[in-house]
Amino acid sequence: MSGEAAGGQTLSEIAQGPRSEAVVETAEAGAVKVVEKQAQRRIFKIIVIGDSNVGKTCLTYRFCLGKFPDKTEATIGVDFREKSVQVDTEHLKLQLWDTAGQERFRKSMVQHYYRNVHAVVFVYDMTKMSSFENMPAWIEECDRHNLNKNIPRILVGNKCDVMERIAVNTNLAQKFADSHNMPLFETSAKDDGRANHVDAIFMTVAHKLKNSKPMMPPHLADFVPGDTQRRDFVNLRGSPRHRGLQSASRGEEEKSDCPC
Ligand SMILES: Nc1nc2c(ncn2[C@@H]2O[C@H](COP(=O)(O)OP(=O)(O)OP(=O)(O)O)[C@@H](O)[C@H]2O)c(=O)[nH]1
Repeated sequence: MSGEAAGGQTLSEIAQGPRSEAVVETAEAGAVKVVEKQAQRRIFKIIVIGDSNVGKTCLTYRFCLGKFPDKTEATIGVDFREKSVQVDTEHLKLQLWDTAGQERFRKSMVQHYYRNVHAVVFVYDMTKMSSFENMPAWIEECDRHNLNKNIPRILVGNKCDVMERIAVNTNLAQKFADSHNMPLFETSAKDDGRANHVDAIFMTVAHKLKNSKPMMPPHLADFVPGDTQRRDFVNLRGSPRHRGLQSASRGEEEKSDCPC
């Protein structure tokens, strides 16, 4: 989905890194000592990939903003959302990269998608067999970009609300998921009754990530936002690298969105 960013940002603004927090501590003598302490919230980059139109934007929007978007357009390059979650006693920051499914809108960004990735969510449309059949090609694309094989990977079948048009059988999807050592979720970004389910998908990822050690070093991370308290959504099209790119209407979709 494109075009509803909360203001375009430059890459340098986004890359400022985490804010410092002032922490007040009581010293032994009763004096108050102010300690400048860097916030140490771990940041995890999760990429969401799959064919165009499968609902990647709607799923990330649902998770980060708690609702189904009123209107969607094909993603150009990448849309970027984030949410802080608590797992046990730790607060983690999940950075969701909602990538473009259409090949022509991926070209310029593809190398950024796969840099410093901590988890991958593969999405297909349960009402469209071809989007499921393209899953091996998306996995191959990850392999081609040398994604660590040990990072959490999750398979999501979306649009299960359209019951009368389900084309991808659960058993088939489960076999595929098992053969790639991934958990399978079937869900709907649209159905309000399944909002908790969408949360559960990303919280499963968060739990898996909590037990992994990486903290994304701000100087290495692409596009780490400086102030995330007031920003759920950052659109990179406002950045210098993306100037000139316009949103696309769904009618302009290419026939093939497979990355192979
Ligand atoms: N019925 C139903 N429609 C959905 C669901 N999720 C998304 N859609 C619709 O599917 C279409 C595509 O959704 P997007 O989220 O923009 O798809 P995308 O995968 O991000 O597409 P690209 O940006 O082109 O890669 C839109 O018309 C959505 O309204 C769902 O769970 N159920």
